[in-house]
Amino acid sequence: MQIFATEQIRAWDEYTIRHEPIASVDLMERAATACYEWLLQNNYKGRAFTIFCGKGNNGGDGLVIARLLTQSRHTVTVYILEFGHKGTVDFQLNLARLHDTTAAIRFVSSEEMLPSIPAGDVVIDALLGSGINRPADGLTANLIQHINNSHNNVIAIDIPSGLFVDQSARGNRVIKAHHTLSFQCFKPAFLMPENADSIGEVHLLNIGLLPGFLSIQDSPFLLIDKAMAKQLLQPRKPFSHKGDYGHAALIAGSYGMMGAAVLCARACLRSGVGKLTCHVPAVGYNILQTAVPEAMCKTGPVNDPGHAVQEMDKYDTIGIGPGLGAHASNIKLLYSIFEQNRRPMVIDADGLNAIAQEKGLLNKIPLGSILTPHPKEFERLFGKTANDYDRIQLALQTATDNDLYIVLKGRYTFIASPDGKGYFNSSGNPGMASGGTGDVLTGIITGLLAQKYSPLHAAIMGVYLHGCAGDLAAAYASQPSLIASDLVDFLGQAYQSL
Ligand SMILES: NC(=O)C1=CN([C@@H]2O[C@H](COP(=O)(O)OP(=O)(O)OC[C@H]3O[C@@H](n4cnc5c(N)ncnc54)[C@H](O)[C@@H]3O)[C@@H](O)[C@H]2O)[C@H](O)CC1
Ligand SMILES: [K+]
Repeated sequence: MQIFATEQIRAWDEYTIRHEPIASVDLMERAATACYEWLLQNNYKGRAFTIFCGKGNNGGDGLVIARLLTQSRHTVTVYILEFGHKGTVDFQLNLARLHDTTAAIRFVSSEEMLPSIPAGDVVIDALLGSGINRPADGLTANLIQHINNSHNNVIAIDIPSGLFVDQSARGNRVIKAHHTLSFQCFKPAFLMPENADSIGEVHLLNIGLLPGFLSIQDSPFLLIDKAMAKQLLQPRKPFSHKGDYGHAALIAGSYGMMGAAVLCARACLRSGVGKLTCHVPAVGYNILQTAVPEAMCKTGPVNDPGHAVQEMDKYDTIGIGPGLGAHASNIKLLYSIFEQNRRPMVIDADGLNAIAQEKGLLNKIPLGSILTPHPKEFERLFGKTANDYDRIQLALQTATDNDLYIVLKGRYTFIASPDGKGYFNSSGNPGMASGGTGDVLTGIITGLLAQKYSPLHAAIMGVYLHGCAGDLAAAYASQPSLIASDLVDFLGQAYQSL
């Protein structure tokens, strides 16, 4: 599914108005009715509402919600923020319609008029929507602060007021919503960690924008969902043997961190790889052979803490990093591997930290390889950015310049592809924020690469299956109790769900 910027959202709106056809005020009615129905279906029936409206179409949505609530016998007070103009056509039309109901309508035109909000009221924020074109300031900013200070339950319509759809609003005054009811598709703002405190829980409501628009629109960002993963799935062939599913190598583990190697290896096997050889230090031999009997194991001499890495060109792909530990020898290790094997590989954790220390390694990485940093590792590798949007742009630029795929891990893991496209993963949950889950991801992606998924498809499929396994595990037990091993255990069901 595409993720649209402001202009594209507006264009989709207009496309629907023209081709359905539907009057824009009727589309507003449909959008607001979807919000109204959401409120009724989510335990807000019978509550009292304070609704704040701007004079754009976001405010228009607020007025329609106010009318529908009033007509169904809810107590509604509407505050309209005065901008010194009459408002959009659809706003004015709906203001006239609201005057025919019993809703209380007040105007806020100065600081003194900021209302006290009754404690039990549900606040609807319809001040500014996707039409915002500058930071909220003056009275608007003060009203936003006033609402944030109220401790009421706040529900934002389309987007919390003050937030930009597709650029950073860091440092700006923004509504802190508990729920955001948005229309049809994800907006980039909802996917950025810096907006977590503003957006609350996002609910996408279908307002019937015509799907025909999607086929004529290209978008720099796509959402990875079940439909996309399903399309990429490579079925097993009836007469196949293990040789058809690739031979992967994992270079992982160190004293005290053999668990990372075990998790990574188990995940790699569950991803469907034909054969797996784990290169671990001698100290990890018994651990690996006992915990993962399906994998072969190579070590250096006893008492050598390093990894034996000869003949690495015989593998279809290599995953390196989980549990490697921060050793100075990692730099030499990476040079050696990059020299021996020029096929796309997966680099994670201390593999990435070694590259951050020795920048000369960056242009030695085999083209098409996949780097899986979390935000801190990304920062060590490529530097700090002012906000999440800049970080995404930096990831895309770096991916393009170096012909690499960057999998920036987070709630909505972002894949930067060297062709300039970006992919946000939709699966997963906060239960996965615990030790070892990254090792599992490295194992899955390495396994998929070995099975001849292209690097882009391995990354997309890998992050989706990983998140999906997390969702299934959390549904089975709970988010807090989720541990990395659960992801491996639920990987089979994640495949099954496609
Ligand atoms: N398909 C849909 O997504 C639908 C969306 N709808 C709603 O319409 C708004 C967008 O409406 P628009 O009139 O374009 O913009 P806003 O309501 O966000 O109003 C902005 C308004 O105010 C001015 N302005 C911009 N920035 C500021 C600022 N910082 N301070 C003060 N004023 C500002 C600007 O000039 C505009 O005039 C969308 O979010 C949905 O809620 C429809 O209901 C139909 C379907
Ligand atoms: K809003």
